[in-house]
Amino acid sequence: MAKLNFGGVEENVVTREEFPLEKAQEVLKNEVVAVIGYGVQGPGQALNQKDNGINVIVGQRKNSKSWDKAVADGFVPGETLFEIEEALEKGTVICYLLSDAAQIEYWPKVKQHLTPGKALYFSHGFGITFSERTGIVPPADVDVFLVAPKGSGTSLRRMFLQDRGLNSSFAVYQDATGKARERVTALGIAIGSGYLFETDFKKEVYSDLAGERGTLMGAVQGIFAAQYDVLRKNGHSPSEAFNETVEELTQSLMPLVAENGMDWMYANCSTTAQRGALDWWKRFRDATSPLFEELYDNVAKGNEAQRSIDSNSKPDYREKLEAELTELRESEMWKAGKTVRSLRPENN
Ligand SMILES: NC(=O)c1ccc[n+]([C@@H]2O[C@H](COP(=O)([O-])OP(=O)(O)OC[C@H]3O[C@@H](n4cnc5c(N)ncnc54)[C@H](O)[C@@H]3O)[C@@H](O)[C@H]2O)c1
Ligand SMILES: CC(C)(O)[C@@H](O)C(=O)O
Ligand SMILES: [Mg+2]
Ligand SMILES: [Mg+2]
Repeated sequence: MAKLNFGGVEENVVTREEFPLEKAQEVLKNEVVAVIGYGVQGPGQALNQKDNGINVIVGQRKNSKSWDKAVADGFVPGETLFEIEEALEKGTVICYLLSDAAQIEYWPKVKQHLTPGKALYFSHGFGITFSERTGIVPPADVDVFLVAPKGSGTSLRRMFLQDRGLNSSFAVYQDATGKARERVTALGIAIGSGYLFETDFKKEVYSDLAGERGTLMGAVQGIFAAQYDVLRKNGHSPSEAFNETVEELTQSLMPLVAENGMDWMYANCSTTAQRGALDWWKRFRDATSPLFEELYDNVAKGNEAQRSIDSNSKPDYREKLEAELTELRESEMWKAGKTVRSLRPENN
């Protein structure tokens, strides 16, 4: 494992150079990897493993959209696609990729099939860290670990097809066979991770829940909405407000940040913009810090996990979710965005 320096702090990282795909294939050659659930991560991880020559099967409820999607993606009923229980029975590695709430409901069935020596794989530290709320407590004679891609399953698949790799966190919670580390590393490489960063279950879930509620998803929509509204109230047109709030960020400036960092993006803007951004960023930091503190505290107390369990376990959670997503989609800002996107030359 390589020790790399991150801004002055040394951390353990598994690189593809030290753990190439051939090694992953060798480690997994006698395993049946059962991907349980075919939602967002399921397809990305199952297809990448299949293309990487791993013996992978999918477990999914029959008569569901996800079953049909698995068939359309090339999984064959009775050969590589099974009802959940059958896949649990056949798998030696159980990749538990149902939604975090559904994992609670299916846990008794999963547990029943966790015979000694099998491995239980998660892509989130949720079920184990909040075990008092989820009831997920694995038997002592199975390996338990996680590989958590730091991005959407859609990106995991897309980047794999572009010969790129999404970074993932990995952690071992329980090493019953003495081979947990080797198994989890092989799986991390097989699902198409770029680099594997070591963490533990609790740190993974705390940072992940904070990040997605914060800058990655919640906060970003919040500041977009706030700026857009102020521009609109001051007489700017929807297209002007959208371009100056979202389109320029995603199309022009964030790709520069991704390539070379914030200072480089700043350096490629006018001195006028630089002056203003350098003056204002700390005020935005100071204004939002208390909210981030509150968010982290809520995560650490288990409140965010409980809220997610409560709302996503309801039978009508999909309809409720769809109604909230529709509200976003139908907002003036995102309707303006739809028109702006249609004007991108590559979309014509
Ligand atoms: N979505 C992502 O890109 C992403 C990224 C990193 C980690 N994760 C983690 O990966 C795991 C899977 O997440 P996901 O977003 O792919 O899940 P998802 O919400 O897409 O659901 C996955 C599957 O669960 C099935 N499911 C939902 N409710 C069910 C129920 N009551 N009974 C049976 N099946 C049910 C769905 O049909 C679907 O096939 C979670 O632990 C999540 O936190 C997800
Ligand atoms: C893709 C995300 C936000 O990183 C993941 O954490 C999720 O829960 O979907
Ligand atoms: Mg998450
Ligand atoms: Mg995440």
